[in-house]
Amino acid sequence: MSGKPWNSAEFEAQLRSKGDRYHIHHPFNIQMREGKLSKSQLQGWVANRFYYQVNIPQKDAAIMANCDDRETRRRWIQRIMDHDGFGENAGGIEAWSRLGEAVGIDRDQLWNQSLVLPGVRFAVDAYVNFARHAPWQEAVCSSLTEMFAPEIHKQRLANWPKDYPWVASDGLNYFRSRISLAERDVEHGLEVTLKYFQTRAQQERALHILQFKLDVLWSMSDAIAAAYPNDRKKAA
Ligand SMILES: O=C(O)c1cc(C(=O)O)c2c(n1)C(=O)C(=O)c1cc(C(=O)O)[nH]c1-2
Repeated sequence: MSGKPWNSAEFEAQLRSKGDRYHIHHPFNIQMREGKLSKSQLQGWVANRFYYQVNIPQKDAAIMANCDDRETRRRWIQRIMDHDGFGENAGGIEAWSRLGEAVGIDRDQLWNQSLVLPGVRFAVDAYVNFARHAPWQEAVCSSLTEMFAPEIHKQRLANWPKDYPWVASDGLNYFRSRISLAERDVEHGLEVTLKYFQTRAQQERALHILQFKLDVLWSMSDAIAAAYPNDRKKAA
């Protein structure tokens, strides 16, 4: 496949247009947004997403390990600290585990990953493996689903207090913290991607990589939706 390369603005627009395949449009997320999930469904989602959270810093460490550019590593390392925490900052994984407590999951059960579904494990592992084996710039490109994440975090912050009032408000701190961090991450991820993928064929490869990552997230939602059917009692 060939053709004229897209200029930077066109290429970025092509990447952003992939947002219509984001898991924000997955039926499970639509139910979540509409306040239709039962407590056990919400718990199932939180427990399974935890596996994604704990793997993100390993994914980022894999990118660092493959990256021969010191300037990139100096910025990328911040992502690992965001999730693992440093000093007084407990970090994103801990914040997610507080969300687990807020939805009523036993801490041991969350941390021992006994609730993680095979399909979720398979999808997340595929993402980490991609980062281990692909050129680091391709792995950076695969993180760009974060372009679409602030919107999904904002949805949860807007809707959960009214739809799921039984979830303690400090459980939502993870979502609060991620909005600005995701925006910062995307700025860097786009910088790398727009520079690295130059020819039209390379740019189209970038779109395929982004689609792979969208599929990772979609598959996680598929697995969770199948394992946790709606068991919410209908209002009389
Ligand atoms: O809640 C979400 O829907 C969602 C999605 C994504 C994403 O789009 O990959 C991330 C996150 N959250 C997130 O919290 C996060 O830290 C994160 C890191 C990355 C990444 O690929 O490096 N994606 C995401």
